[in-house]
Amino acid sequence: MGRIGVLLLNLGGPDKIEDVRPFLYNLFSDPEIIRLPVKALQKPLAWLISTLRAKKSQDNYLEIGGGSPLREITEAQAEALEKKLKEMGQDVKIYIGMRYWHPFTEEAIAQIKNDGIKKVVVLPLYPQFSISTSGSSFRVLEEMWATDEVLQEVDYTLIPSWYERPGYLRSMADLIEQELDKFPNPDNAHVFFSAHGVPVSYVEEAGDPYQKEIEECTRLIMETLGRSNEYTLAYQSKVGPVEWLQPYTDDALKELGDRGIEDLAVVPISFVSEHIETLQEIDMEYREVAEEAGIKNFHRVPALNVYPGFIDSLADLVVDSIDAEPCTFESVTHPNENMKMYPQEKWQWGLTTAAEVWNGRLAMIGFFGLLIELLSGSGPLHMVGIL
Ligand SMILES: C=CC1=C(C)c2cc3[nH]c(cc4nc(cc5[nH]c(cc1n2)c(C)c5CCC(=O)O)C(CCC(=O)O)=C4C)c(C)c3C=C
Ligand SMILES: [Fe+2]
Ligand SMILES: [Fe+2]
Repeated sequence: MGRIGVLLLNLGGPDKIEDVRPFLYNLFSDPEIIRLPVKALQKPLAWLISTLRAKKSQDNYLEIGGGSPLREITEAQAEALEKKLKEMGQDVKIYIGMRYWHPFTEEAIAQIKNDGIKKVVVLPLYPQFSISTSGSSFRVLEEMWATDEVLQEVDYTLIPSWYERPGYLRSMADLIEQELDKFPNPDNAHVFFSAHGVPVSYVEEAGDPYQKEIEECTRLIMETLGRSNEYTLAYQSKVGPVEWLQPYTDDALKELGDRGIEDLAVVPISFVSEHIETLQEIDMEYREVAEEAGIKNFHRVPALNVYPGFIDSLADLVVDSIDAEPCTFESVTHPNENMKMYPQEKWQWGLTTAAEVWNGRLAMIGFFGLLIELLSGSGPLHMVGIL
């Protein structure tokens, strides 16, 4: 076997403030992020939402220094992982493939082909699987493998999720423990897991295992922690008009404040790096909500970043995957009848008429929405919560 490639998948984030709008456009162009029944509408709607959301999003990025730290942290993780795997006697090269910003997944794959890699371990940096995150990146890769003869010569294996790995759980428990021990009375502090939300329809209609994996993950972390602290799980970062997984983080914080909880250790759970939703949303917005609710000591547990125990656990995971039976696209993106990864699949029949009707309706809604929004500065998109 030749040299092995490890492809780290991540979301990507704008490096600088000018990148925010095109980054948002890429994000909203993804059918796994906005699930529309008709493909032709995806790009116009992505353009509309990214243009209208850019200002608010830019303001948030300005509060954390004008860009996302995600690229830098992911590169540091890649370097640490490569070093660890080399120490373990593995001849591997690590690649980074971001879904919505540089270095794009397409760039990583071009490099993998260039380097003549014969086997790739695909490792998403999301501990839990969601259609909207790892699923979306797997779909991009699946399309590349299906259409590229050179890639078809490259063996691959996917790691769908890894939230139950003991080394990951131990690392999370270590960081929580360190934060708890900063409270005068550590046993009294409440552990508050804040997961990134997804729309309820992903779980209930599309069969996304995300909620189940998040719940199981928090339970396992608490078990590993082995302390008697009470804990809560809530979901943050809701975007748009539809219902997302509940309880929402801000509501849960208010409820804990009402119950007289004063010491809170907040744990970001869906992501292993610091990013805008830890540094801005939790550290600034939710901190304010919590303090207004009467929570006096709001401590945020840091993201894993390059925590040594975490890097070691990723290295073990890669080695185990090299040895195991390969896991293919088919088994992850179409595991059973109930999971609907690609929203447009079920619309392929009779597409022309349906597409025409939807095109017409949504174009009208979009056009008038934009007009009202531009004229009044506050229109339907504000009302439904997208902006
Ligand atoms: C596991 C983590 C994540 C899930 C699940 C997820 C789903 C999801 N996200 C949006 C919309 C947006 N996400 C944005 C940024 C963003 N999202 C995640 C992670 C998950 N998203 C991260 C780590 C980041 C930040 C990257 C960075 O710059 O550091 C944004 C842009 C920021 C903003 O304007 O708020 C949007 C929009 C949806 C709709 C969704 C599920 C369907
Ligand atoms: Fe997101
Ligand atoms: Fe957000």
